[in-house]
Amino acid sequence: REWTLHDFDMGRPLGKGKFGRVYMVRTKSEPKYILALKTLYKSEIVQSRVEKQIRREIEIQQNLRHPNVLRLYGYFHDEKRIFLMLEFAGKGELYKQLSKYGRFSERRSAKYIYQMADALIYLHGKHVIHRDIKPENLLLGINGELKIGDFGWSVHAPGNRRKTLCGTLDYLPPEMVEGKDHTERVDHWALGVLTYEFLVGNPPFEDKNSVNNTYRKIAKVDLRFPKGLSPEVQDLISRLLQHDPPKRLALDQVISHPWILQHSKSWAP
Ligand SMILES: O=C(Cc1cc(-c2ccc3c(-c4nc5ccccc5[nH]4)n[nH]c3c2)n[nH]1)Nc1cccc(F)c1
Repeated sequence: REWTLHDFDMGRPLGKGKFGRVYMVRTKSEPKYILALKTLYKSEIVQSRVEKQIRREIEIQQNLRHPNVLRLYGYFHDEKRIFLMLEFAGKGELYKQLSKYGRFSERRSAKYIYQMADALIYLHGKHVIHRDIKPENLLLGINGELKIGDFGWSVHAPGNRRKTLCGTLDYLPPEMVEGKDHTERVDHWALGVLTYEFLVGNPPFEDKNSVNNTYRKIAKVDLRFPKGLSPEVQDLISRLLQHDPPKRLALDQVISHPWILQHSKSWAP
């Protein structure tokens, strides 16, 4: 079915993603669906020479079906723009909650990390490496469930594309900092960084004043825990933030880790 802009009533802007804006929209015809319509400007895509990446992102995301992965229902274009029909996430961007509260409780963090690990088991099962896991790429569904919202840097394993170091380095694993080949184990490392950031409020190797020092701390795995983190979660984070990719905890070990299990009893069924 060919969609056009005329099929939708336009709602409010939801945010400024890369290469364009995202609007809350509703289909005019029954059943009335609420969506997040992302507009990408063809001129900008051509200028930034990311056409192949966008095509890959559409290709990858269109074939994914998982409760913790944001759906791409379809897309269409006019002469100037490409429109992506993305799932509307009822509770918005996770990083806004993280900056509002400063940090999350162990119970809330454990639920998110369980959902993240479950989504990664699914993605890796389809040989998709995410490569850009960080709070800014995560959304929250209407029941507070986590949704991976961005596949801008996903590749089909094994990945060896140069990742131009735009954005934060905080989530880069040693092998990418050292420019080596990387596997889906980069996502295991990022899951460890994400767990730490949810609980502490900043990523483990962050150095606001020096990018080089962040690199050094990543390569050395210079990991320090503040007081107040349970021994169980320190164990999980340490097993994910292993310098050698094969030594990192497997994802099925993450979802059955004592720290996850002890908190999963208190999640809504
Ligand atoms: O660009 C993105 C990722 C992306 C997702 C979004 C996005 C942003 C916000 C929302 C929201 C949303 N819900 C809200 C509720 C309250 C407040 C704000 C909200 N934003 N739902 N779904 C979204 C989706 N922006 N950018 N995907 C993409 C790009 C190119 C090709 C492709 F296949 C996918």
